[in-house]
Amino acid sequence: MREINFDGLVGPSHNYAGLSFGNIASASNAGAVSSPRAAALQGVAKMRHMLALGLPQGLLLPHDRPDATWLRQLGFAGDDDAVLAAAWREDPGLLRNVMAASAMWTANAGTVSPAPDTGDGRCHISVANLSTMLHRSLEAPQTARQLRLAFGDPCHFAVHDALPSPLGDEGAANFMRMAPRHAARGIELFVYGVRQESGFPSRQNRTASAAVARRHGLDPADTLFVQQSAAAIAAGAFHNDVVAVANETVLFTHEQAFEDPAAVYAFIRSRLPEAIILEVPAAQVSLEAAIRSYLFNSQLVTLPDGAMALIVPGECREVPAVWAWLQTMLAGNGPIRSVEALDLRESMRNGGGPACLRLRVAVDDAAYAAIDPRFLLDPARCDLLAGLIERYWPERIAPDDLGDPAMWRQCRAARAALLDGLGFGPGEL
Ligand SMILES: NCCC[C@H](NC(=O)CCC(=O)O)C(=O)O
Repeated sequence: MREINFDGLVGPSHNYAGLSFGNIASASNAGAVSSPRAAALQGVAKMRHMLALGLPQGLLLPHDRPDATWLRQLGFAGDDDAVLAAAWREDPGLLRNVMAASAMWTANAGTVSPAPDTGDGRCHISVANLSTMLHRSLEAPQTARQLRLAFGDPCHFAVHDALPSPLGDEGAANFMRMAPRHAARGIELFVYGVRQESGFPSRQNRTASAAVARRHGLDPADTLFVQQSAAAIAAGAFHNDVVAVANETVLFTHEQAFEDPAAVYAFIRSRLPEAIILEVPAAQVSLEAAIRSYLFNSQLVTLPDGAMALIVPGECREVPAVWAWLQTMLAGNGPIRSVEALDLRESMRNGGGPACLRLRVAVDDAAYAAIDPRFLLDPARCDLLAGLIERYWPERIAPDDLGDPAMWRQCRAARAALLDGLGFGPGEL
């Protein structure tokens, strides 16, 4: 078994529109000028880095932006440019929503239960409806098409449609799997939020989490539904993966991630006695520092030699308490033997760190061979990607550019060139 990280490529329309209430980075960078080309190249550099660490790497593709088709449901008529121009004139916020490149954060594409855990022994993927935020709610149909193309072999994969929209589901960002190793049967933790009277929205609905577990045929004895702490949501942890991450036997979490941590740890230890729970005390790293640095929105991976590495955003260097804690952790004799800091500043300024940018899919060799290879990367394909980005991605997008027909055309042309360059025929995605 190997765990593949499917990173979402930053799309040509990447911009800072301040669309995610409750996501502090999104709000604080609203209206800034974005650098789509640099952002996408930062993402390719991350994928190259993971390949260089000996880890398999996959890719999910930017969605069709601007999404004029979605606007037509709102009564806008005419050809794409007419629809978009009318929306920009009548309600520019709508255009900002249909220009969002938020599909890059593929931790929200869906929830993946690897084959050892599921009732029928196949890898089950439930597409997330992302219904809480309008701009994200656009994503499910195109995400479903991509996942059904990539994981189309019904002998190894089952891809489930998104749940009905009132049941908010944000996918793998609110999910953690622990097991002796990827290939062994594991336990699956689904983290949900309870609506807060005041303050930020809780984006994961418990009923949705339970529905995903039911559809995947998980054993209830190996499944736990965990309430995210109100304090974490209030501090701006709009997904669990901002305050916790798990890999095989290790849970790396902030002390205040869960409403009832003792119950979570007791469940984990009862089902996985060899579990190692690395809890970071608030006294050493406050929730605010954790969210400013995205310490826990890291990739916690098992390298080919069996040691674990923590892939953190460069921002962790800029928060002294966080960087100090990481040095202390490395000096100890824990399971995490190395920390790698990557520059993902463009994505981070919209609240997406290393973990947001990837969907984890653990597969055995037969299932791996069944994946559509166009969604898998090697260094040569990274070179191809980088060449297309440098040639077609906009250098910068300022707020007013979102209403510019030339920008709409450039975004469409860039995505068309990408799909063609990667071997996708017209209409496949
Ligand atoms: N897993 C990380 C997701 C970050 C994402 N940010 C955004 O959509 C910001 C988009 C903007 O504000 O332009 C979100 O909040 O869902």
